[in-house]
Amino acid sequence: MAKLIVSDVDVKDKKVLMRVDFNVPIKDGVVGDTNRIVGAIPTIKYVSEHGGKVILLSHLGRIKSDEDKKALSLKPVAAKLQELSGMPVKFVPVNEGKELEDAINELKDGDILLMENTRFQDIDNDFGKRESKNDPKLGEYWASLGDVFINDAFGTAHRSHASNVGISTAMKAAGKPVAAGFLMEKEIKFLGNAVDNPVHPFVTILGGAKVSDKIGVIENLIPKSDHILIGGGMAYTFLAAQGHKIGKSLFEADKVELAKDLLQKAGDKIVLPVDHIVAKEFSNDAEATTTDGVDIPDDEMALDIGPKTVKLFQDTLKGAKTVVWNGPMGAFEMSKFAEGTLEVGRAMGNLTDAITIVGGGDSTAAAKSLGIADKLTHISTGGGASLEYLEGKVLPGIDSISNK
Ligand SMILES: Nc1ncnc2c1ncn2[C@@H]1O[C@H](COP(=O)(O)OP(=O)(O)O)[C@@H](O)[C@H]1O
Ligand SMILES: O=C(OP(=O)(O)O)[C@H](O)COP(=O)(O)O
Repeated sequence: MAKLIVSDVDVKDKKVLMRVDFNVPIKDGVVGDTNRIVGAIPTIKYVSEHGGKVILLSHLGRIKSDEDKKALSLKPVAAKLQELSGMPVKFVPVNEGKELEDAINELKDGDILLMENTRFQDIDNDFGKRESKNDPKLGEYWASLGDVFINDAFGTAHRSHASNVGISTAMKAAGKPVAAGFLMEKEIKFLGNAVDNPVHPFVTILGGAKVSDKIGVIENLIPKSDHILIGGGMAYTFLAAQGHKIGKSLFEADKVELAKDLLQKAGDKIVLPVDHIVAKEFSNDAEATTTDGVDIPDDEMALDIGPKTVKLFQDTLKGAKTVVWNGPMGAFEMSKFAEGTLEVGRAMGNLTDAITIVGGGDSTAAAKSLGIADKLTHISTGGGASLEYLEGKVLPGIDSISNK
């Protein structure tokens, strides 16, 4: 069912509450990766330029103590948003009460306000985690501050919290519009089409550390994908399930039966590594060698896919029309073991006439640090959210947006 979009709603002269995901890395007050801030700017600009008063809400990190509050203020994010958008952004250091309400009442059409971290509501009160446990009274309070609610926080869509689902519920009960922002719309379009309506050949590339993180994705995508390429640490449990020697490589003993079951269900759709870059230690200083074949000596661990596997994965990707990638092919943070991730990412970037999508914090970091990010069609702003979407789950943050 198509969701109501911000451009379907009249925002002129309205107080427009907008949930964004500004949960960005901050170190010593300096904002690191800005993908999520940049991603939210089109919706913020649209509402501002169409005469709405923009009232932004976001969480940042997880708040368990007053110390956390000091480290996790959204103030540096307000400054970064102002710098990146070129529009003035007023930061309000609270998210409840007179100071906030006065600041909202003083807004003129087109103004932008960011209130303090919504998860400051998770401590120092009788309810407990008011934000993260979705205290309905908090959602009602925030909803009372606006005329329209726009949810542009895809990265938070797998959470059912007061600042996304709580506000939506209260707004709808009050007969006020709840719509998706453009970032949310884009994420649903790319990930949704890939999962529900992929242009074939559809190739899924899965990697990263653990099988257990990706079981749901494999199960959901086996019937939809033409090929599932599995690399990274998760590959070795599958190879062990096939009876191969995997040495000291990452291995989840309790997932071997499941791996066998998935291999059987997938038939020849699952493509596993045929050679590896191995080392005796998990270290960039360790000597790295390439195995001849699929078996790994007892005293070695595989930390990247080998050159034959790179070629096999590249060949399988040829002609693909939809590619979804989640998880690196090796321990790419160490330069000696980054080649497989780089080459597979490069092959994806070189595909012409294909929709190429990356989800997951580490895969996104890999795509960026390897300089291939701008060759891909879509880099999701959600890690957990994109994974749950690929698993075919209903995400509460999306579900709570009104249908057209
Ligand atoms: N062969 C391997 N052995 C050990 N660790 C690996 C291996 N391949 C990948 N990794 C590690 O997996 C981590 C990423 O896994 P994961 O969090 O599942 O990815 P994502 O965030 O993209 O979903 C990286 O830190 C990487 O170093
Ligand atoms: O960064 C987020 O998740 P992600 O790292 O899985 O993408 C979201 O903002 C959700 O944050 P949370 O996992 O603290 O609820």
